Amino acid sequence: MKSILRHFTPRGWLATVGAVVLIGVSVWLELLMPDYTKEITSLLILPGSSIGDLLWAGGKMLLCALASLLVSVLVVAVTGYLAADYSFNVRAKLYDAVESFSMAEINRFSTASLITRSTNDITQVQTIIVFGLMMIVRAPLMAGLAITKITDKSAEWTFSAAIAVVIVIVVLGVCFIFAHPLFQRIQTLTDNINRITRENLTGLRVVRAYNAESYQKNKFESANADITNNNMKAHRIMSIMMPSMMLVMNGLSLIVYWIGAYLIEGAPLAGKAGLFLDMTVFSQYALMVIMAFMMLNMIFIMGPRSMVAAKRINEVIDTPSSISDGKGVEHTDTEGEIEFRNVSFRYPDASDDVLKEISFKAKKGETVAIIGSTGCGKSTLINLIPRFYDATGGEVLVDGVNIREYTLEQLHNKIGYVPQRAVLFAGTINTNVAMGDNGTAGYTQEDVARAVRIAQAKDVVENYPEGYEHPVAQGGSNLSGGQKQRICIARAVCRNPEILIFDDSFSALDYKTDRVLRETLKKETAGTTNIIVAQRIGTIKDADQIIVLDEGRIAGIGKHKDLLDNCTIYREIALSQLGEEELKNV
Ligand SMILES: Nc1ncnc2c1ncn2[C@@H]1O[C@H](COP(=O)(O)OP(=O)(O)OP(=O)(O)O)[C@@H](O)[C@H]1O
Repeated sequence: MKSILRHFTPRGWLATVGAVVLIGVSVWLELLMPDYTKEITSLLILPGSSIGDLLWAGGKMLLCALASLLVSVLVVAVTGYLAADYSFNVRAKLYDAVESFSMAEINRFSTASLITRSTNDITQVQTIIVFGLMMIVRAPLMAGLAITKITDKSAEWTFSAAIAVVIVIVVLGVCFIFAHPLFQRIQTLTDNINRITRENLTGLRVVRAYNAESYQKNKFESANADITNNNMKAHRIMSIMMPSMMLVMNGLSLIVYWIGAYLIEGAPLAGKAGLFLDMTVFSQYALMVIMAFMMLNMIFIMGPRSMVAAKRINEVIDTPSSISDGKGVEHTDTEGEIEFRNVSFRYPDASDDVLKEISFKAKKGETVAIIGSTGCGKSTLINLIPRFYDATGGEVLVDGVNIREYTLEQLHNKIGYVPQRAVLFAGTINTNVAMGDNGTAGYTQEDVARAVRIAQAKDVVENYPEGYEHPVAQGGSNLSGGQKQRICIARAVCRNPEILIFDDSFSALDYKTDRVLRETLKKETAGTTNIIVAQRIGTIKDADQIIVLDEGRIAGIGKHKDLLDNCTIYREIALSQLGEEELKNV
């Protein structure tokens, strides 16, 4: 419960107080009804009452019923407001938490689970707020007040009502014990089905091209069957509840009347009418007590699932990012300088370091290229510069200062990063290039045009009638691979950063564009330090320093010609791409 209440805003608390008061009024009004029934019945069976008395009593009962209806409507409105306020608040907190996460936390939770937690789980908790509050306040209040109304009646009646309550509690307890673990599993199974659906949709082309539909379908069907079986088992258990409650309710009525019959039969004539009235009122109040427990039944059905959902939401909100802001750096003596000092890195839960004792320095305006076989750690190395992950050993310095000392905003303002897989957002060319901010006054149309020109994307933009306002679909799906890559490069250049990082970002470009782009970059962003991960020797051969990575270690560092002479791995890579003759000429 605490896991839900902690996200209530002051407005939410006010609504809660309002709802509790209204629920109290509604219960009080409902509990008046049996008294009115008693009054009307006594007017009917006792001699000397007029039709006016009957109408007056009936009118009061009708008014009470109408007031109860009005209050019930208000209760629903207030709890609805409360639930909406809770969702708004929690959704914002979840969004902020996920935004602050480093890649380690994103990988730990998985994207599919984060989406389920931000949508489905919130809806679960929202439901329990609306119904739960009503039930939690109403049920004990109604049960408590109704019990006070019946305890002064016959001991036999009270005893039979008490037994009925015990039966109800036992049935509810047994159902809860068996159903709770099943409800707990539902959320994990929902994550699973979301993950498979998501994977299938994003990889649709591969699935079709490889005739893997049945393989994917089997995976989906197995996940679907899992969640369905789990739900069916849970609901089978819960299905026992309602009939059991009805049986107890009807059985109790029967017993109350049966005991009543005996009591009335043995009572003196003058007391028979009073006993009959007591019996009608008692049976109504006793049923209210059972009804109150039936309401609790609802909480037993929805509660466990919502509690699991609330826990999963809090898990995300309470997870601190493993990457935290530094205290900030006022001034640096240099600009655009990157240094790795004996850096090593191990992914969370991995058994071995991916990077080992990496040391190099890139000075302002230099181009440092990183090459090596697949999986040797190139992307991991450059991911340490913007602090997507923190080095687990050694230190990374930018402009002579350990990157952990900068605030993340300061650090990112110095960097323009182009990822390995082009990432574009729904919007226009303009919104994709002039994205975010770099700590200056913002980007002008000239900045965007210059970046697009340097990234060799001018012809792409000019081909569209809307130019820079050309719409970009989600994920850039209406652009070719090379076009997307160039827009991503333009986005990094537009920041006018001290350091540009290219993670194999030229691979989708043809050789000519690759060459022209690098030349233009060199000319137009002369003071910018470039870190380039690449597979092609042609892309990196002019770099000031080339770092050859092998299984996470530096196998060679130097210029193209030196490495050809001194580094076997580099020579092998170069030979595999260019051949002996070509190599002599480069
Ligand atoms: N999130 C992760 N968790 C655990 N291990 C990872 C993670 N990402 C990458 N690795 C492992 O780290 C190693 C280096 O990966 P990295 O992506 O840096 O290689 P790379 O040299 O850039 O490869 P490529 O040229 O194919 O892009 C690989 O063995 C990979 O399996």
